Amino acid sequence: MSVNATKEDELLRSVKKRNTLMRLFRYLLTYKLVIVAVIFIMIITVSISILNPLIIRRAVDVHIAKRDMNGLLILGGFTLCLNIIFVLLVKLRMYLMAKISNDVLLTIRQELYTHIQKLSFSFFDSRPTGKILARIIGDVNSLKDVLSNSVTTLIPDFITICAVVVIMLIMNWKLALAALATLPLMLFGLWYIQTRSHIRWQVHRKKSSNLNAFIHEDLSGMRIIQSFTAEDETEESFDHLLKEHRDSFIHAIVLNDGFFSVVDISWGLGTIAMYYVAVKLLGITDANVGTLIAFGMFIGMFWHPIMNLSNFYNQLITNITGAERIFDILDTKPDIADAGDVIDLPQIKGEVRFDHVSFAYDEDTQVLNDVSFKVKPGETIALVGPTGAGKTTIVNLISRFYDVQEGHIYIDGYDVKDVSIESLRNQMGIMTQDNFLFSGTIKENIRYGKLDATDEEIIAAAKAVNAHDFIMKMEKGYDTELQERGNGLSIGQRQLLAFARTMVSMPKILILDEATSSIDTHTEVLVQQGIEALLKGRTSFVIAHRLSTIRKADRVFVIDEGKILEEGSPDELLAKRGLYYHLYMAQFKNI
Ligand SMILES: Nc1ncnc2c1ncn2[C@@H]1O[C@H](COP(=O)(O)OP(=O)(O)OP(=O)(O)O)[C@@H](O)[C@H]1O
Repeated sequence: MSVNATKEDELLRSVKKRNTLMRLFRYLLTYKLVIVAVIFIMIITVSISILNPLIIRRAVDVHIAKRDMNGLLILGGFTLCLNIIFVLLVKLRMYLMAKISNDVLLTIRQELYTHIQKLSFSFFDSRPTGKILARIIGDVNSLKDVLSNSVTTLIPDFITICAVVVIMLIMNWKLALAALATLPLMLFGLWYIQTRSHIRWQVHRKKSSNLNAFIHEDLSGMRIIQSFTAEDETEESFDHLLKEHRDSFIHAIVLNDGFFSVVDISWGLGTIAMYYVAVKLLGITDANVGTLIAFGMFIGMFWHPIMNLSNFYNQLITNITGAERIFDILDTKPDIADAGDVIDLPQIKGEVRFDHVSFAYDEDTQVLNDVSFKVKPGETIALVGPTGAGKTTIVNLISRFYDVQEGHIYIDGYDVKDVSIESLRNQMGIMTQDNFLFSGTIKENIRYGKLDATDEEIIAAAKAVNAHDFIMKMEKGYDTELQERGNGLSIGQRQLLAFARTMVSMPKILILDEATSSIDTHTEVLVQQGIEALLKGRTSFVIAHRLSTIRKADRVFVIDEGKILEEGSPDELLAKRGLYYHLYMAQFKNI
């Protein structure tokens, strides 16, 4: 059962913002050399921009005051060259930073994807796919500006502020102090806003995630929605989620906009204070016009980076939740993982033994109770029983998609926990009811069962399960492109392709959840023959829905309420007139 349903907000572990930031910026360290180059470029560009007011001061106080036109022209030419270099360097810096930040996003996405592939079924049980997608796509994207601005804004603006403050203090410390007097006001304002803003952005990201999950689920289930004419209801749910998404954004952005007002007010008041002091100083002492113009420019050069920094801080607060959500997944340990000292399962014969196995998906409900059985290599076991009895659970445990809480499962005498998961699953063929096919060619889909299979092996597998003929009737045969999930193929054809995919992997143990959907008689015969081909020579567990499969099974396990109630050959069980007999009579008496 999903603990994190589509419309519910996700739960996140709480982590310190500082830790998240440090971890995020650690990704940048891989690009140390480029960052040093970027910083070097920035030192030059910042120096050029700091020179400009000083050049103007010189132009006004020296050349214009002395009417020295030649000197003014030379100064103008020099300034022009300087600023052309400035523009070129800024372009180069932007290119380098765009490259680094995109490379970091790529790395994070790759790490996330690789990690998610290792996570256990329980992780996917508890999260709608749309929410996982939201983290890989949306949350990672949200980090782009934070990463690039962290170097391009944080460093040059910080250098600019320090340099401007030092120059202003040297030029006239009284004017400087007057201009900076409102700094504490700004710091207090920013602190006040950020403490409240972060939570609001967390809520907004969760609402985005809900919306994403809903859209994903809605699109995947569109056929069902349309067949049950449930469009109005889903639209209502969509509108509701959309409204929550919008409201949470407005709630957060309203507070965020305060960032700029706080800086603007502090900037304005600081400028007034500076001119107030300047006018008084001008009246009495040494401040001349050039100094005042330069000071006016410096004040802009001081507050502008402060505005940039607050903007960056604002971005950080807005998007840090994206990083928190990404690291939340990266820190999720797979429930099912190889223990330190596992061995590779050698080539098996296919004996399966359950030894007093008990299992529950969560603390509340016990699903399997003390189940024990032994299956010989090559035996076909049909699992039958009412819905929810625990049949799928038994087969999921054999492939170790979940770990048992009590007891042991042995394959050829090896406890499944003592062997590597890869070597275990490599010798199993698992066919669920959902014969999931990927977009790609038929050949590629079959090759999924064994990645190094030759074309001959693929064709042999397809022939063995009766898929070859229908494939050859298609326009491009094995090279026919399939649509997503195999749309465009009939249900029977999809089943046959899934059989071929399993066949090519030549598993020693086969797990087959037989599809219940009815198909036309001709395909049904092909499918039955396909199943028989698959079962031949391997230990098989079939969650059986076809009478023919049950009849051909060596033994039938009748499962109910997490226990094996009856066990024996189909004929023995019929003769016993127990639960199997009743199930049989209810399901198959008319066949
Ligand atoms: N991922 C899960 N998380 C929590 N509970 C689960 C999960 N999967 C199954 N269950 C519960 O475990 C019990 C056994 O389910 P299981 O799927 O094994 O039954 P089944 O016999 O295969 O049923 P069916 O024939 O309907 O597929 C059910 O009560 C089900 O609700």
